[in-house]
Amino acid sequence: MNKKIAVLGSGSWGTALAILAARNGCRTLLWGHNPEHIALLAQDRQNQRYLPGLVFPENLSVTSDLAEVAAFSSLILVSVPSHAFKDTLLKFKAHLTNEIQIAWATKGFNPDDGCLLHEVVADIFSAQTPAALLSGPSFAKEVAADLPTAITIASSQPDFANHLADILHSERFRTYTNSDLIGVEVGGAVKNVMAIAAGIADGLGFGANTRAALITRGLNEIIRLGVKLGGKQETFMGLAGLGDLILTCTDNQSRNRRFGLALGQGKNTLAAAQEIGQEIEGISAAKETYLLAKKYGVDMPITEQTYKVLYEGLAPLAAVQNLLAREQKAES
Ligand SMILES: NC(=O)C1=CN([C@@H]2O[C@H](COP(=O)(O)OP(=O)(O)OC[C@H]3O[C@@H](n4cnc5c(N)ncnc54)[C@H](OP(=O)(O)O)[C@@H]3O)[C@@H](O)[C@H]2O)C=CC1
Ligand SMILES: O=C(CO)COP(=O)(O)O
Repeated sequence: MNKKIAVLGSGSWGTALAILAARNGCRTLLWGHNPEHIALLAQDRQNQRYLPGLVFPENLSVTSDLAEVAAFSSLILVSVPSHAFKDTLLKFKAHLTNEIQIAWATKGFNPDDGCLLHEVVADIFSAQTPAALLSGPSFAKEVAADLPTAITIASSQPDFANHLADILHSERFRTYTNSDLIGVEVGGAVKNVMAIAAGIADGLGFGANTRAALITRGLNEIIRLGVKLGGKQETFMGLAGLGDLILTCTDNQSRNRRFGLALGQGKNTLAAAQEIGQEIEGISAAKETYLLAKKYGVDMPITEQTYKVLYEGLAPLAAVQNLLAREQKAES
């Protein structure tokens, strides 16, 4: 395979995806914004901070220079956190001289305006730029450890989705294509809010019944918002919807779930976030989802109570009680 890909973002997910592409035989360049950290990666041939113990394949190199990225490949895969997504693309664009194909694995909304990330890409580049999103149940550590994983590649351009699948797909990393960008983006962003809520319930000592109820009612909320924004209902029953929701609401590898657990056990938001020490996308997604739900008149009670815990100082136990005190209604 004589293919090249540049991965932007040298945290746990970007590093795991770069290792995956390189293992599949693709020449891979991993970019990170911090030159000191990138110098350590180059020296150690592994990412001690985010994925310790996983030695980089020989065809994986690293850089902190976006000009080098632009010269290296016309295909980039962005996996910086959502708060850095727009800024990173704007900085990258300044170095571009040729056509570009953009994929991203970031899960979240653009923080300034709650836009979906494909809208950010279309604004910065053009609506014709090949664009695809990677999402689904995929903890970085497990992907890097080559444990079987299945994810969705969403794009309105089937040729580009297939090209990306060709680079990333392997027996241990199955890729499924999907044309519903909106549904896949909403599923990946809002499941993080539900994972915080599930963590809170478990941290408070509620049981498996509560967790299952939260996942099911949470899925309902995600579908209501996603369909309103233009996503397809069936997408939410797939890997990037239900699949990722189950993963992050039930397994303690999820940073969002662990953050919720710490809140439920009595830590404040700052202490809980410090304890995790990595990106917790659900914190900003709770705010953006809450505002979108208000804007579009979508009923999202779990999101609303999670937002109130994170931004209005509502006690976690009171949030659960508020959910339980809602009036009886038909299941929908
Ligand atoms: N980890 C996972 O299992 C998965 C993560 N994702 C998604 O991938 C995205 C990235 O998460 P993940 O890699 O896990 O996060 P991590 O916390 O592991 O790493 C975050 C990375 O982003 C870097 N960063 C922070 N601020 C900026 C900035 N302003 N510009 C550029 N880079 C910056 C950090 O650098 P520094 O070290 O200098 O702070 C670090 O390299 C998120 O949207 C997440 O939801 C999706 C699927 C799986
Ligand atoms: O999105 C993820 C796995 O699919 C990672 O979830 P966390 O960000 O909660 O760790």
